[in-house]
Amino acid sequence: MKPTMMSYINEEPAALAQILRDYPQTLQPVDRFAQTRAIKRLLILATGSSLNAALCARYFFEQQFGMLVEIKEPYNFTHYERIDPHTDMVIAVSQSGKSASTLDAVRKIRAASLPVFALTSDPQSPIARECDEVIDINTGIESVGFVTRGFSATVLNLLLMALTLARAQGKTTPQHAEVWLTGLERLIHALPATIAQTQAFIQRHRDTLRDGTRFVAVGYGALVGVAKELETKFTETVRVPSSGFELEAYMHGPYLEANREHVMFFIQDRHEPRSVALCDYMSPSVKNAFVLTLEDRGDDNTLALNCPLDHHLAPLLLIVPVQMLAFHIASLKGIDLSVRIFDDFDRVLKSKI
Ligand SMILES: O=P(O)(O)OC[C@H]1O[C@](O)(CO)[C@@H](O)[C@@H]1O
Repeated sequence: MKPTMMSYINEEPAALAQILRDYPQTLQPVDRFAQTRAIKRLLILATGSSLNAALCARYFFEQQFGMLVEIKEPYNFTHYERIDPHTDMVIAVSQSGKSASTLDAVRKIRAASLPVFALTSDPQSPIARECDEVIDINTGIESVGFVTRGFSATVLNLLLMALTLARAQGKTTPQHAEVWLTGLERLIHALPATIAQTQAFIQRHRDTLRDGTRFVAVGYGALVGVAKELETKFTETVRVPSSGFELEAYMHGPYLEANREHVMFFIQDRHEPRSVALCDYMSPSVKNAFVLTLEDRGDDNTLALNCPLDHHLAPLLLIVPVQMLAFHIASLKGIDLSVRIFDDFDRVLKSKI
């Protein structure tokens, strides 16, 4: 049988466990690089899901280890922006290794003689071949274009890159690094239960989800990456207007479009008063306001995963309901994701090589 998004979601526990086991080898080039120079400023070039993955990992570099991270859309970077000469390291993230805009941005970086790493599922891809170093995401290529396993694997690799850079530069102790690794192991063990809980949640709310005509996700901090990935994934699969917002940004205009058709998702790792207040305020005005949280309880509209984690690790668990919702709502709406649409898009627009 052909794999589906759900096949890849089910593979996430094994895939992430393998990345965690292998990272001292796979990230050796990062370790070596950081032994030779100080890494204070990083630039991540990525688009679509790969950019959303970078949003999930960015604050781990910044808050935990004091490394500043800029994330840029490659097209604008290539055509309109200047390179910050203080950039110490560039990471081009592309799961396929074939996004044309990311490749052009890599060429601009190389022309400026800055070191650039590729983070990709395909070490033989065009982007990999043009970078100074290649980090294999270490999950293989997904045959379903609406990536799920690859998204989570990218986030985990970026978190482990931060840890590797920090360790190489004495910004963390081996004991402290061990605490993070233990947290990651715990998270990976929680994935099968998260999949089962999400399945039950979707079953419980299937009518509301099936009938939704507008989906809005709201996150904060690293969870903005999860909200943005909901936007990307729902747009690709559910194919009705879907958006992901940063919590405070939602309060500056976007709330004004809310109506009884809207299905909202509040993504929370803990009791975040601002997010709770917004959810309480919006609930009476929309079709449904759901909460996806790591906490252990909530009302019928809450998917409580009961797995407390540090904020920086939370996206890896909270992305699972988002990925499953995208797959199941598409199927509830009768969309056959195995049927390709806009089949000639990449050929005509040359967005992928
Ligand atoms: O990570 P990549 O392979 O550069 O892809 C970026 C984006 O392009 C797409 O493959 C669409 O072309 C998206 O699904 C994906 O998020």
